[in-house]
Amino acid sequence: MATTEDLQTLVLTTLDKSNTISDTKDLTFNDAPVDQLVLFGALASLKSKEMIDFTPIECVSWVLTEEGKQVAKDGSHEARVFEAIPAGDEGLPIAELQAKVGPSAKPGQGKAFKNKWISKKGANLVRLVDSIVDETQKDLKEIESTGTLANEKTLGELKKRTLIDKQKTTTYSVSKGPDFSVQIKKEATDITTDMLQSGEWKNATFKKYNFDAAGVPPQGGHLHPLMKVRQEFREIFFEMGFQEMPTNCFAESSFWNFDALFQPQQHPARDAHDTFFLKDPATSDRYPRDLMEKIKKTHEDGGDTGSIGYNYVWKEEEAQKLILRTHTTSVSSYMLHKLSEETKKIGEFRPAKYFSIDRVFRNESVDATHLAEFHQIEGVIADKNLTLGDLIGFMDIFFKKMGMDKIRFKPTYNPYTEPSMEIFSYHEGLKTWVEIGNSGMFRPEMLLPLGLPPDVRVIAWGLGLERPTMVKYGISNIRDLLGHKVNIAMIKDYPICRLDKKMGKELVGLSED
Ligand SMILES: N[C@@H](Cc1ccccc1)C(=O)O
Repeated sequence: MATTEDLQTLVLTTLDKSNTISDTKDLTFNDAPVDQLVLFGALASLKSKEMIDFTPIECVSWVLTEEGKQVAKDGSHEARVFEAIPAGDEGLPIAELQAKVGPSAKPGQGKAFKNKWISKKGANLVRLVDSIVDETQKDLKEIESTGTLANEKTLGELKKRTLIDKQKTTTYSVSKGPDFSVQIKKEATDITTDMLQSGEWKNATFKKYNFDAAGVPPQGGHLHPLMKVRQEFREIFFEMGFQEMPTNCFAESSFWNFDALFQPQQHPARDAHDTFFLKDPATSDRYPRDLMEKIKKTHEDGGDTGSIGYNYVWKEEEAQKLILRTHTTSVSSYMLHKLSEETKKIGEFRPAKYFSIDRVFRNESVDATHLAEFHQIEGVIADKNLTLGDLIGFMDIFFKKMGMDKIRFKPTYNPYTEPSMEIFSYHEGLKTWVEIGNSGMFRPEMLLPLGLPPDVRVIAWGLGLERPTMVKYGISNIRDLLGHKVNIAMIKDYPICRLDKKMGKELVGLSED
């Protein structure tokens, strides 16, 4: 096949000889017609250098269909039917026609009757004429070589019989341009340092600016899908009057992550199998001493909370251990302590609504739906006299905003909440209830040492960010979304997403845990 360069040379030498090319359909390269699509590229490039000018010629021609080609070769169905019937009065029993001419029997018979070539005699078909001329075959052969027929009506009929089809082609008429030459000159696109130094720029021919060309798309930053979905959730929280908690520090002391949450020091979650411990630095004591004393007492015997505690000896070394936070509830405990300090300072308790969406870490084995790090969405409401009914009612509203309208709760256990409830949503497709989050009312053993007034109740809940994101972007393996195996290009390619009504129904579709 001719390359663009071949065709450019062909066009230029042809123009050199004859000034114009009236229709490029007549151009040949190595005795074969040229591909008009490749030719267009060659012409456009020559035109941009003003070496030539060209205008398109739209042309409609006819081509044979597969069946049409068969007829052009072997004769029409009607001619084959005619040939199958022997001359003479006897003719051919109708029942035998199919066996003799195959699929041509049915269309051929009708046409041969219409042409008055044959007729019926009893159960037989007989010839009415001695010989026939197969016009259909002749017409098709002509169309095959010239692309058309003089008789429009016949063209219509052949098209109806699906023997031919229309084809649109574009060819070109070409003339010389103001800068015509048989040689294609090299055009520089930029002035380079070398050209300036050598003085070559003075004689160089520069490529013309093409003001119509689309520019190179500017490179910009791209938000990761998780960050786009996070923004959607942030907007839900903001419109409900929540304040965002500062969660930018991944390393946390066990104190805020576990102890302040009334999680006993021998709790299995504090094991290296579940938690990443930091080596250097390995400890931190950045927590108030008086608060630590109160928490220690509460763990040991309940302190002033009315609880009997866990009845063990609480050790500060455990609380000091630095870890990668296992949940964002560590930040909630810190924020509630700050809220109580604020309450003392202004002498008045002000209700608070906090949320955070950020990364947490768990030393788990990794599979298609689990990673050792993921994002938690967490909400906390502190107010006087809140009840479990408030938590349930609030959950209903919150999840409805995410498109989940059938919500149910199941009692569960968390060291820091009582009562605690797993949240389930009904999945229309799976016809079952699927777990979507965890929630509860923070225990007095957690809130009282933090210094909150005794009539303040705190309701809180948490859910993952990865699952809604995977649903939204149709990602089935979490490792395609987050971690070192992520294809960076996908971050660029994914569109902006919007949570929508349908989301909730799909959201609960991925298997949990
Ligand atoms: N911290 C819990 C979620 C939760 C938050 C607040 C209250 C109750 C539960 C978790 O990691 O799953």
